Amino acid sequence: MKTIRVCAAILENDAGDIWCAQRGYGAFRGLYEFPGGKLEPGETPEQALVREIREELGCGIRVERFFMKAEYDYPDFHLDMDCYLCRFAGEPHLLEHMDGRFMPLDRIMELPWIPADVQIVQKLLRERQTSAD
Ligand SMILES: Nc1nc2c([nH]c(=O)n2[C@H]2C[C@H](O)[C@@H](COP(=O)(O)OP(=O)(O)OP(=O)(O)O)O2)c(=O)[nH]1
Repeated sequence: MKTIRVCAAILENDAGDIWCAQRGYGAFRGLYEFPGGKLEPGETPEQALVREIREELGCGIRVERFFMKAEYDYPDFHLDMDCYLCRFAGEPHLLEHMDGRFMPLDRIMELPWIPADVQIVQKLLRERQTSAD
């Protein structure tokens, strides 16, 4: 099965809320995701992220740190997605998504996420719980 390399930005604000983006097209239309996309040849995940967020949200980002690799077997491909904690540098605009907003972390599980992203939301929740203990 072919592997698709993707990068994704977990965008946090000062309150610790998380940017949730609803896909506007394709097989996962209507489901929530972390903004990002496929790596182009020769790109690092960080470079791809900056390019993708500029295309999708029309603004810059600061990539703060690597968070996790999410892997998932879809029927037609294997997903290999590097996820980074990031901050917006500028105002996001919904150029491709149907919806996009900051939500408190403890409420984002209520949204319908792309299947591969559930593990990311769960790890965010676990880490936030650990740092609160
Ligand atoms: N961007 C993004 N893609 C995700 C996430 N979770 C997940 O399974 N995917 C999958 C959906 C897509 O099959 C693939 C990324 O494709 P994409 O459509 O966002 O990438 P792209 O903009 O480079 O692609 P394209 O539409 O130009 O072909 O990864 C996620 O949180 N963010």
